[in-house]
Amino acid sequence: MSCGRDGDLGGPTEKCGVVGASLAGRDAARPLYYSLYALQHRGQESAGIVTHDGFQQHDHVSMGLVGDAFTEADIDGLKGSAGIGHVRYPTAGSVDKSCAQPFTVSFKSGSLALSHNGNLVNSDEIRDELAGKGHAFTSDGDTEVIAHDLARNLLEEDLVRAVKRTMNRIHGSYSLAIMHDETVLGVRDPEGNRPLVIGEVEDGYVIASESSAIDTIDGELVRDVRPGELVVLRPDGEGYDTYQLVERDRPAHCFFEHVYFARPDSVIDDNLVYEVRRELGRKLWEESGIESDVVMPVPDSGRAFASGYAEAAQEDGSNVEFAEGLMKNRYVGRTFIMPTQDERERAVRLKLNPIKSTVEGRTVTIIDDSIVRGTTSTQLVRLLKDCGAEEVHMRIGAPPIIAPCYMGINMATREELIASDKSVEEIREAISADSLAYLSKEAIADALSVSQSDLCLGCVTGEYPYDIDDEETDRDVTRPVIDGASD
Ligand SMILES: O=P(O)(O)OC[C@H]1O[C@H](OP(=O)(O)OP(=O)(O)O)[C@H](O)[C@@H]1O
Ligand SMILES: NC(=O)CC[C@H](N)C(=O)O
Ligand SMILES: [Mg+2]
Repeated sequence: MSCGRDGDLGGPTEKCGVVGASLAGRDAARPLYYSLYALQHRGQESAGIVTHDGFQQHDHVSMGLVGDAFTEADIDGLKGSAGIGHVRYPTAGSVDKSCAQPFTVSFKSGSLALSHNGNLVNSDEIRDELAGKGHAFTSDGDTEVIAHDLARNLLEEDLVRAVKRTMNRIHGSYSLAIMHDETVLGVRDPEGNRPLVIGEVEDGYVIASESSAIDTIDGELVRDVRPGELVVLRPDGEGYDTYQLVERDRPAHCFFEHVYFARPDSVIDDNLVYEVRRELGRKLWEESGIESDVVMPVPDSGRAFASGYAEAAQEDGSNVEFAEGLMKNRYVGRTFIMPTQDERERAVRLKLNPIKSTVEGRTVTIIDDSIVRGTTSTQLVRLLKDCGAEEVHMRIGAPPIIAPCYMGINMATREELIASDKSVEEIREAISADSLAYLSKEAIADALSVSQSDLCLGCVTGEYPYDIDDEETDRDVTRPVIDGASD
């Protein structure tokens, strides 16, 4: 099901970003465009906006980065005060325009546009069932399946009941921005696996994957959309209505949003990501701090961890210096596509360069958020030693990643994950570090002030909150009944 991407740089790559807006008396396209810009880190494959002017839909969906996907004329052509948008990193379906979003469907009861962040684990079953009823699909992804299912339900039900029916059929992670005619909706999956927030702007309301997208358009964060909740933005920006459509005993928030994916300036489920990362850095010092001359982050996402780690070390009386000793080439993105391991290694070299004077003749601790394939850490340890570091210690702000993600994060396959079959000591040896330590699951739950059972820790435990063929599930999961859908 997962399309994977042969040869990405190696790190856990991004997930999609969704936005929606319902405004009074001005076109929604420009604020949507700026909010997509703010969510660019979540997906770089394609970008799109669909608006509605009260009479008809307008859309522009293109491959590439937000800044390249739209011209001024494209934005001006997107008329209407309601709209939704999307930036994609593929996790299911082809890596081409056929899967670029928002998806649009025209049907008897009106028009529908849909943006999705997440990954369904039962889309094939629903696709087959709908295809048997005559639905013609134009893509091989999971998102179009949601759009068709909802369009079908809208033929028989009102909007809220139709959404509920679809939520009872689809299984997996999904944060959705939907537009039915000119009504914009936000939906978060019952486990709250992917983030979604509501924001208020001067003349209306917005929904977005992350609050930083709301900040960018001078809006105020109202709150997170609750797991299993539907939010309906009233046309013309006059507030919103909410419906708790599906209840679960406990959520399964993705901890990796906080560790790596989300922007540090975003607030997710009431936690400012920057503060969570700093706290994780402090806990890393408490759990496995080591004396060294200098501590430095692996940019970008290691930064907040390293500042927390160094602060906790200094409070404990350590003389460790905090330095930004690794410079990152800002023009090399997170998803630098490289077909071979050799090229991936060169890509890391292209991306990161040490400042020799900060490491020469010194003992160095480098802090990163995660090790996936081990490409970055292997390269960095070698580079730092080549620059004259006496010792290189590595500290990681997450537990070892031992299993794939099925919920919308395009990590590597199990075989590629360096921790899938190696102990921490074996990994230390493989990356040639003088010492290596990871953070515990307990520390992650503590920093987020939740219990471990409220998190999706599938990639670090191999036990998933969803029923995935050939994988263990860590809870009772009732799979949706596909035939004869019911409320
Ligand atoms: O073990 P690996 O397979 O090398 O993957 C791990 C690295 O990938 C990620 O960084 P990435 O370069 O994707 O993004 P960042 O610059 O935002 O940290 C992550 O932060 C690690 O640095
Ligand atoms: N990264 C995502 O959230 C991907 C959404 C959807 N599964 C797709 O591949 O288009
Ligand atoms: Mg990194």
